[in-house]
Amino acid sequence: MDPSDQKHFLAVDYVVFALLLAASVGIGLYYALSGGRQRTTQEFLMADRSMRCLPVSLSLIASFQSAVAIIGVPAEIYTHGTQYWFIGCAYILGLLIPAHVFIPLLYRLKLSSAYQYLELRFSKVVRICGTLTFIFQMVIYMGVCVYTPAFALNAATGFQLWGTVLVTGLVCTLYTTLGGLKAVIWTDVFQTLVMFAGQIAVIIVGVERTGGMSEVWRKVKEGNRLSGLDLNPDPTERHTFWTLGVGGVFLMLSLYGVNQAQVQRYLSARTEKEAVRSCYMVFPSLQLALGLSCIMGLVMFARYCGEDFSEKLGSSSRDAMVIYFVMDMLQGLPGLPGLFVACLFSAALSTISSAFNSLATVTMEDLIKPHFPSMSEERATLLSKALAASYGLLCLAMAYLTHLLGDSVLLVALKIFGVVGGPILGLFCLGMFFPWANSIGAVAGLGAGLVGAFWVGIGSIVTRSSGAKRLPPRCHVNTTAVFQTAIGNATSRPTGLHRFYSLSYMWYAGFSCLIVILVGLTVSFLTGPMKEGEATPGTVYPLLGKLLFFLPEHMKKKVCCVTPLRPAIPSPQGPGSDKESNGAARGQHTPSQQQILLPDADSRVIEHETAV
Ligand SMILES: O=C(O)CCCC[C@@H]1SC[C@@H]2NC(=O)N[C@@H]21
Ligand code: NA
Repeated sequence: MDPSDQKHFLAVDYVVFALLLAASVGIGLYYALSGGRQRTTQEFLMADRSMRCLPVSLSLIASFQSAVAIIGVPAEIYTHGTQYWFIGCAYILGLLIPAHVFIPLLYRLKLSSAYQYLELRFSKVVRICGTLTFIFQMVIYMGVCVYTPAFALNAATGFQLWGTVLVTGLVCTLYTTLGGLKAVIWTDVFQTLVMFAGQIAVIIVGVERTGGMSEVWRKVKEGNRLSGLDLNPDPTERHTFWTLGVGGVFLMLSLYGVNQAQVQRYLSARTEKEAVRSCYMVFPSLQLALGLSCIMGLVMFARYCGEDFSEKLGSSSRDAMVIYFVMDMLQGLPGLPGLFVACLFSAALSTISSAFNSLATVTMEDLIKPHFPSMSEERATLLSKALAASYGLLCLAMAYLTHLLGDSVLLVALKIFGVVGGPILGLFCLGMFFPWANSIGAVAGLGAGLVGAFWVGIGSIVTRSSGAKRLPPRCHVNTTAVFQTAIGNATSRPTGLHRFYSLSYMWYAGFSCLIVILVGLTVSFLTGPMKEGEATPGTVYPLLGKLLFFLPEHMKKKVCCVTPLRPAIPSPQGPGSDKESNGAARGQHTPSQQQILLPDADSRVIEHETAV
């Protein structure tokens, strides 16, 4: 972009941005020097399972609301209209199912890593496969999250790119390594508030500078950016109510149901009720976050009337235009550009820190501890910190890889969740809802799901058939332009493999999840399915039993396996409760060799040794 057009920061803007980084490091330091001073993995990785629902819910939002959404969603609305807003419909089931299916089941197993479930339900091999797939997903996603704010700022303001990436990565590594999950959750709370503040400030100033609400509304209507309910059932249509509202549910479940970063937050809650409540509390905040970024896109459209930015901002104009718009709006309001940059980096830091911490947790719990059961607490904690730091450095490398991907960052992030998160969701669903599934079926299913997802994902990139229909840019749209666009799309209907490659990326999660379940069940039946109730009790969700709730008990017993979920864990007696007595109440032995006491069908108690 030519320097004359570049917007510049005042000293006060840098001060606001520096304050954000300092506050985050301060919170990290506070938790490094208070409480148990992060001396045990229970504290460092699980926040002593002492968290209340408010911080957990804000941290749940922060984990998967990064600069990608802050920049990507307004650009999406600006270019394609408000169809994307229908993803909000996916938040209903996308949070109800985790609250009533995944959380109760996983919380009562008292795990540290979500993938311990896979060993309890299937085998160690399945657990390792799940863990490695998760690590792969989060490392790439982290790279996108570190790169996005730095790149967008560089394109719009000349802010030096790699210096920012380095500072972001190092600050984040520092407070995550110092303060553990407690610091990550509380910095997430602070950063989520900054994120909302920054977006609200831009919207208020933007509306005011574009001539007020009515003017914005008029221009948006004339530019036909308000998309109606598009009920087109064609799965290759990029954004319709079905791809967003239904396909989006699978995307949400892969994140809020089985992703370690979110599961770890549920498990860090004081009680199961707090965990469920935190999941419910995510809904309004997530809708607010979605609404703010969509409205920002509409205000941006009203301001520039869909002008094409490519000549101004170069090739990847979509992602940089939001920063350009923000700098254009906030020019001359000292401190506000700094607030928005702080908002951008808050969104990035809160996601990256959650990713570091969850990666360190699963690496520790799933890949290291099982091989070194006698490792001392302090060594394990030290190793966890070293892991958090090394993942920090790895993500800087991944940031560079993102540089090469070239697609809109929102698309890249959503594709990662679909292509990699979808199969993991399928693996958990196979284990939870299908008692007959066995380990061989699980591994085969996961493999098939990943192959299928990568095939369609890479195929769509190679053949560039993401089917993105750009709306005509002008404010006052003349009908011929719309007509020509319609004609253009009708004639270029893809066929055969090309039709497969043009499957909407919003269906990737659902599509790959289905493959895992179908292949997993088929292979399980071919290799000797597991019997009813043979699986470790408490690891199968009595789906049929819940769906046939209207049948009397004796009928249900005949129809389906009724291994009940484990009884809810009694909530601790008051804040000062002594863990030992509590543990004894639950029949637990020493915390290191935690027994998972699972009631089985005839109420015999099976002691299930796990080195937690
Ligand atoms: O913001 C990101 O880092 C990723 C893009 C959004 C991810 C999904 S979309 C549905 C859900 N709502 C969110 O705010 N994040 C997740
Ligand atoms: Na975030």
